[in-house]
Amino acid sequence: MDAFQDHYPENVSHCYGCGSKNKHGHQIKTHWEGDETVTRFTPEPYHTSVPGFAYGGLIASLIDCHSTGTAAAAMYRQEGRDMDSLPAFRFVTGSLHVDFLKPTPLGELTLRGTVKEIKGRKVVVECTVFAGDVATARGEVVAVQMPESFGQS
Ligand SMILES: CCCCCCCCCC(=O)SCCNC(=O)CCNC(=O)[C@H](O)C(C)(C)COP(=O)(O)OP(=O)(O)OC[C@H]1O[C@@H](n2cnc3c(N)ncnc32)[C@H](O)[C@@H]1OP(=O)(O)O
Repeated sequence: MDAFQDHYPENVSHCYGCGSKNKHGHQIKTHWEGDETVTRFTPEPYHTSVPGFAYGGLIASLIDCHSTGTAAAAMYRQEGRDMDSLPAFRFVTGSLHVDFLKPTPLGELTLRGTVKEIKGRKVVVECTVFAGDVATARGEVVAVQMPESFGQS
């Protein structure tokens, strides 16, 4: 299935969380299921915190990139445009809040995102991490359209 991240151009495909060109990264793949966005990801044994459970920083980075991808997809969807069309919507993280609700076991995880708000250059995304039917973490991300000046001081 076509993922949001498959539409990122090469020059922004090096992100540790979602870049398809980053061989050391998570390379997450996110798609729509109705009005929700979904990412499935199975942590590796080296993503351990307490034996048998996933490291919180991993969970946070999955929520982060799931949500920035969701923000971009939501803006294209709002405008009725294909993700390859121009002008491009590229989002970075303004803020990332994560609540760890329960220990997250090492095993397949499903992230489900919903768009809470679209306002100007900002998209607020809520994302829940599930291990099976159990919600183990919940995040809220404020994603902001990347300014042209990004990376310049
Ligand atoms: C395909 C391309 C993407 C591929 C990469 C994916 C990225 C993966 C996720 C990441 O890890 S990104 C890396 C971590 N993030 C950064 O390095 C971002 C560093 N910060 C910035 O560059 C700027 O601070 C930022 C672009 C986030 C905001 O600066 P702006 O000058 O563009 O924001 P502006 O002041 O115009 O505010 C626009 C809206 O965003 C809101 N906003 C900005 N920063 C915020 C913040 N930190 N927290 C909450 N809201 C924030 C702000 O309140 C406002 O909302 P309202 O319109 O409702 O007033």
